[in-house]
Amino acid sequence: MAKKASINMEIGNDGVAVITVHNPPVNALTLSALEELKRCYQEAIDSDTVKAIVLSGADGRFCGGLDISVVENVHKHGDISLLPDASIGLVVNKMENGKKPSVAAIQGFALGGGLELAMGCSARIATAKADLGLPELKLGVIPGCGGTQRLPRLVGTSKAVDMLMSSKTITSEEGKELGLIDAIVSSEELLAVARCWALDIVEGRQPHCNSLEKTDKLGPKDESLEILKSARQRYRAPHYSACLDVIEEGIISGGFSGVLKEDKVFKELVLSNTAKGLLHVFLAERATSKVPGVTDIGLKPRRIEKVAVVGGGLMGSGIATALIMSNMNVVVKEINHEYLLKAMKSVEANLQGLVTRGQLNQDKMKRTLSLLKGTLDYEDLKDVDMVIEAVNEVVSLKQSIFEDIEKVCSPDCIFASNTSTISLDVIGERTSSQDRILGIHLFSPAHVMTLVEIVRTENTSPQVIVDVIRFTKTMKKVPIVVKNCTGFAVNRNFFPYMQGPDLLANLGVDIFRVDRVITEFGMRLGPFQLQDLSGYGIFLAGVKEFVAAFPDRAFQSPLVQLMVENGREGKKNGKGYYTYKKGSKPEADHSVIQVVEESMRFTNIAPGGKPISVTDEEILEMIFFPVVNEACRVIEEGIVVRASDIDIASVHGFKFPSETQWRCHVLG
Ligand SMILES: C[C@@H](O)CC(=O)SCCNC(=O)CCNC(=O)[C@H](O)C(C)(C)COP(=O)(O)OP(=O)(O)OC[C@H]1O[C@@H](n2cnc3c(N)ncnc32)[C@H](O)[C@@H]1OP(=O)(O)O
Repeated sequence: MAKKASINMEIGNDGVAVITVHNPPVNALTLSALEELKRCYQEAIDSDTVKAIVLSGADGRFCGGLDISVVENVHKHGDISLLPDASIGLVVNKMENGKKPSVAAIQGFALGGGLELAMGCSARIATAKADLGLPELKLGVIPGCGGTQRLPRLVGTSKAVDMLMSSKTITSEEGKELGLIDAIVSSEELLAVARCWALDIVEGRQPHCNSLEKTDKLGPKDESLEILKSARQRYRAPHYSACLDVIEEGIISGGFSGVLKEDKVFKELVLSNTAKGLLHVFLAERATSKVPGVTDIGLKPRRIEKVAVVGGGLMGSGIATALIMSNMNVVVKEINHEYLLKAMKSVEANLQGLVTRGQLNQDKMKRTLSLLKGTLDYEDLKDVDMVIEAVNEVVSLKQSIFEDIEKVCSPDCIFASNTSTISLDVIGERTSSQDRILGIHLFSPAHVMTLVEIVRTENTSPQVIVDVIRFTKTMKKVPIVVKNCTGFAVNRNFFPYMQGPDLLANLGVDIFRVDRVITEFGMRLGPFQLQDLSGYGIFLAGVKEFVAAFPDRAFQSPLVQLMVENGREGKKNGKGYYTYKKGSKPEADHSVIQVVEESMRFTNIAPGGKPISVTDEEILEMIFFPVVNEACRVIEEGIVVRASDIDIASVHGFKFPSETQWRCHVLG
């Protein structure tokens, strides 16, 4: 039975009322919790013994924001009157304009409505490394408790817009520098310091900050409006524009006017399809690590702290990069010094890329690289907790590697393969370790892509699966547990997605129109440009594998092979369906029509050899309906635990637009 949210208030001898939000695991704000908060604040304000208030969260966390179940309920009933009146009724009327000051005591995280409550307080005391942020745009809405108004007034318009648009959190240390946090203390001191601070406000020793009325951080109005104008160029999705409009209202007409507009826009957005799609993805992402009969039988995950990666090529070095970035000790095993040196340099280059993009600093890069070792000797793998094999897709090579590691590694060591095509049963058949063998299929670049397919066999033990689920979350990846099959979940679903465009091209439909329709639908790249970028070799390998496994529903055309024979290799040699020149955007190369027409003559499926006439909607259906059909087969065969796992596979595996998930989820 889920624990009920509770709000507890204790009035100390010092006259400070400490109000604590308790709703494990993240102290999310339910409707009842918000009503109880309002009641407690009113009781504290009316009490003759209370001088000031401290707002805190239980169990080392402040608050993860509005409880997602509140939004789910609004979606279910289509009724925005089910949303709380927290922004005006609680934050403005009781916290900010109540007769007694309140101080937020923040630890762990203060997110969304949680941070908004904290900004409604007169001051904020935090422990080190607490996460602070307003991630509502990631859920298809905007902050609904004054965040769009108070954050700019506490940290400045530019930083506030950056935090809101990116949904990224900052630490309490950065918050202190920006003026969002007033003091950083140890967790032991937190409540005591917050109480003293609240009393100091009463006694006039600390300022009574009403952030809604602060203007010093906003800067000149025209500068703020210029910041918003520039943000509008970058962030065009409707809910992003709406958020910028609300911030602008406050800059032009004042904070309270902004709060009123924010309340109206928040309630309009909550029922949008985008909000429904993104909420579905949020919940589906967290469901993937729940595997009936595996994660619900009381098994405790064992720690995986030292990992060997056998094979330091593109995938192996990417995996090694992802692992050391997760503070794990890694040893890369190669077959000779040349390959090993190349692998180590690839890892360094991956990290340098993150430094160049401002995602890592040099000191952190140095510390991270210190976790990486290289070896040519299996003996150096004897104390690792897991081995991830990432060599070429050659069965005999993988089988001999598994034989070798079984001889050297500890009996509890987990044996994983990054294979995307070969059965794990086959890979491990020359060992007696089937219970600790599974697939860990990461997507390239492994240190960037978020999805991991955990491929279990009939023999993989639940303990090993529980261990690896925890391991992938340590890497801040999203795991989906799948069963062995050709292409597992992502590639098996992705392949029909590549079949449709090939079929349409051989039916004479303009390939650049196909790319336009698909990008307008929301995919980042059209399928033909995607082939150019990922390389025709990967596509041809996928075709071979899929045709072998599912001949009854595989369309084969010579188009890609003809592209290669015509000296076109995509971005690799600057000439594919598009031409690629350094520093310029890809340009459609209409001369490629000759190659397409040669393929059309060979397949001879266009009626009378003439291009067919299709609408844009029909192009979408011819490409996505086979994907939905394949997804239904994957579910029917039990390859995935639940339908929404495939939603996550498509969002994180081949960048299907999250906001349309709801439409597919409901219509799919
Ligand atoms: C008033 C307006 O401004 C609107 C809002 O406030 S909208 C909500 C804004 N808040 C968020 O978007 C925070 C979303 N949550 C997170 O970012 C993370 O969960 C976390 C950083 C708070 C904690 O991360 P982590 O420790 O990795 O834990 P999980 O993400 O796995 O979550 C653990 C379980 O908690 C559930 N959960 C998380 N957030 C919420 C929430 N806001 N409401 C209800 N439940 C939440 C999550 O679903 C997990 O549940 P499970 O059953 O254990 O899977």
